[in-house]
Amino acid sequence: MAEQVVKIRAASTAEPVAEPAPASAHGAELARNAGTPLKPEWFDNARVNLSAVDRRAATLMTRRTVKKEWQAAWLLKAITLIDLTTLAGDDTEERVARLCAKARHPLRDDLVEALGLDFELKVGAVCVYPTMVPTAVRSLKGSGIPVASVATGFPTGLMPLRLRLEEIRYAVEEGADEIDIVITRAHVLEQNWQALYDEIAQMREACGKAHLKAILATGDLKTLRNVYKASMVAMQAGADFIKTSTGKEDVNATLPVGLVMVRAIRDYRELAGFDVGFKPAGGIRTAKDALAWLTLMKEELGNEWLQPDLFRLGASGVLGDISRQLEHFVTGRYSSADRHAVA
Ligand SMILES: O=C[C@H](O)COP(=O)(O)O
Repeated sequence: MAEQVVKIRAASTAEPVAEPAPASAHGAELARNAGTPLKPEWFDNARVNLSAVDRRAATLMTRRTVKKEWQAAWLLKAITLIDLTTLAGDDTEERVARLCAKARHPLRDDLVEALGLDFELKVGAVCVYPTMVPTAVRSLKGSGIPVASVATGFPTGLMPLRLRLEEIRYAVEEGADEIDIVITRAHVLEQNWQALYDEIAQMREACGKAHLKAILATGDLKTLRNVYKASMVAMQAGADFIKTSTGKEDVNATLPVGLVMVRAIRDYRELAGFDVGFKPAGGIRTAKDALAWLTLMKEELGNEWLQPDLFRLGASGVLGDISRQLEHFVTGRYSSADRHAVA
C-alpha cells in the first residue's frame, strides 16, 4: 500500500459562531463496532506531519469564537458529555455517592432555573475503580446514567492478562456498563501489533455487553505515529471508544494527540464502516479546555459526534469551572472557586 499521510487541513479564516447540537439530543441507536481482523496495511505506512498537527491544534480555538448564550449552550452540552470521574487511592463509598449525586444534578437549582432548561441535565457517565462500582450502581439507580469502571490493572496494566480479564468480568458482574481498559504500552513501543490486537480483542470479549474504552496512555507512546497505529489496532480489535490517557501519565490529553486520534477514527469509519467514540481524559480542568475539545470534535468529525455515544470528556475536576462560567453568564459575576468545589 502506498504511504499514507494523516492529512491535516490548514486552518482557514474565522468562521461564524455555530450552534451546538441541543444538549438534550441523543443520537439514534448506533451499530456497535464489530472490529475487523488485524489489518496492518491500514496503518503500517502512516506518517504524521508533526508541525501541521501542531499548527492545526494551535489554531482550532482561534477559528471560532463562542460567546454569551452560545457559550452557555456549549457548556451545557459539555456537561452532558462528561465522564465524571474519581480515581484516587483515598476514594471512599461516601465520596463516590456524593459524586453520583452531582452526576444526577450537576448544576445548582437557581442556575438551572435561570438558564430555563427544558430537559433533565445530567452527565454522560460516572467513572470509578471496580470496587466502587456497586456504590455507583446503587447511587445512580433510575437516573439512566451509565457506570464506567476502569479495569485491567489501571493505570499501568502491568498484570498478567488472565487477571486483567478477570478484573473486567468482576466489574461487569458488579454492574458496570462501560469498561475503561489500559493497553500494554510495551506492545506499541515494540511494534507488536498482533499482541496488542489479541489482548484488546480478549478484553472486548470479557466485556460482553459492556462497552469497551481503550486507554492508549498516549503520553507513554513516544510518537504521534505510534498513537495513530495504536488507535487503529484498538478499533480493529473492537474498541467502542478510544481514550487518550489515564490521568496518571506525565503528559495526558493534548489537542495534537486528540487530532491524530480523531483522524484515525475518521479513517477507520471510511475503511471499516463503523463509528468509534473518542474520550480525551487527564488534565481537563477548565471550561475553556472543555470548549477546545468540543470544537475539535465539531471541526473534525461534525456535530453527529457530539453525543454521549460517541464522545466523552473524562475529567475529575472540570465541572466546577463550567458551573462557575455558567454562573457568570447568569449573574454577570464570578463566585469564588470553592462555591463549585465538587468535581
Ligand atoms: O479517566 C479519567 C482520568 O483519570 C481523569 O483525569 P483527571 O483526574 O486529570 O481529570
